[in-house]
Amino acid sequence: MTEFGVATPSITVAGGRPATATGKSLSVVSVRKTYGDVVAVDEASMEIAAGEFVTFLGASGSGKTTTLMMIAGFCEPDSGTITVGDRDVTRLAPQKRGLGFVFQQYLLFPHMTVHENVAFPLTLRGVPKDEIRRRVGETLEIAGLSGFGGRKPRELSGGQQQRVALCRALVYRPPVILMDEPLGALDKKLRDQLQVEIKAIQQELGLTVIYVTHDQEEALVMSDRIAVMRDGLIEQFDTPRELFERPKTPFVADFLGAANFLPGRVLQNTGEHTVVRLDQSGSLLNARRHDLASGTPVTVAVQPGRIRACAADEGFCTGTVETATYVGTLVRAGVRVDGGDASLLRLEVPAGRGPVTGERVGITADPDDVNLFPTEQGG
Ligand SMILES: Nc1ncnc2c1ncn2[C@@H]1O[C@H](COP(=O)(O)OP(=O)(O)OP(=O)(O)O)[C@@H](O)[C@H]1O
Repeated sequence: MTEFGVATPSITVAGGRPATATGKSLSVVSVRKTYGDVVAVDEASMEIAAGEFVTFLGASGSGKTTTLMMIAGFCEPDSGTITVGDRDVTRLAPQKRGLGFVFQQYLLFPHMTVHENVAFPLTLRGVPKDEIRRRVGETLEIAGLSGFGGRKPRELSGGQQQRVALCRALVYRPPVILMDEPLGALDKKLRDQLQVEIKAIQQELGLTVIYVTHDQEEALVMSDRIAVMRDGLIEQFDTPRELFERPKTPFVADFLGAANFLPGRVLQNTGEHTVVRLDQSGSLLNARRHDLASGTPVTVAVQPGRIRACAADEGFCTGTVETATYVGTLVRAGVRVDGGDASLLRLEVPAGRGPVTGERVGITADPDDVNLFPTEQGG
């Protein structure tokens, strides 16, 4: 385990950002867990670099917590292996793995002070008193809690209590910190603030963090990479940008960006674009170049923030603005497309330039923002 103040090697995490790592790498290989007939996690595999912030994102019941609990050691996989650094921990008891945890419930000892709570893991490990005082002081300072050491948990706000829980996980510099919905009990403003703080601490210390959430925005803001989980499977494991701009399945496009979907068929590939004829309007749409043959039935996917209203005779289809809702900096509009089954397209446009209800508009998108999925994928 790396100790405070010890120089550590420089590494490059996914995304190319150099960091000084105190965290270790983690490898999950073909891990499976069933409960009777329910396959909670199905052959999950991932390689996580030292110093990387990885989030498990998915709807309720998709297998996020079960995967985290198998890494923690609280739940034994039916098969597969889990390695921390170069140590196989698959069958080790949780306390022998030495990992750090932060849960939604802060689980602080109410009768102990903040200092005693944070010191607890070091006390358990028999660290000398002076060393404990020094490390607890340093850790509280990192989390902006200097001066709070003498308080009891009940004398702190929810956000401060969660920071104490984070300090307790940080204080013995575990090779990996596991966080299960740690901000779930806090209001939005505090959650936003703590997201930034946790990310800053993680980067500064080069921690390896595995974070569970069902909040897409939280995952996009905090993560180097996100594993999108669905029915026990990892649907895609990628950077936030790749997931948002290059989703590999309609599920990921919808889960991360609430994408608009339109059915169509590939007409041809030009140098830069794949041209699609839309089923509904019969009009043509340019998508970025995909490796799909002419005639392939496809689902066209575009995020609401990546399509624009234009003059009614321009764009790849026309329609009537059915709703236009002002939401601060944005207007969310619903446009009922002409013809066929008259799909409703959702647009997000900067407030002040938004279309108004009843207006006839064309719809356009930059080809690079248009993703195509062969229809057999379930789109
Ligand atoms: N101890 C258990 N016994 C039986 N089934 C379980 C058990 N734990 C989890 N499951 C099932 O395994 C599946 C995955 O559950 P898991 O808790 O990992 O999902 P999750 O994505 O973390 O959901 P949530 O966001 O609601 O916590 C679900 O169908 C769940 O009902």
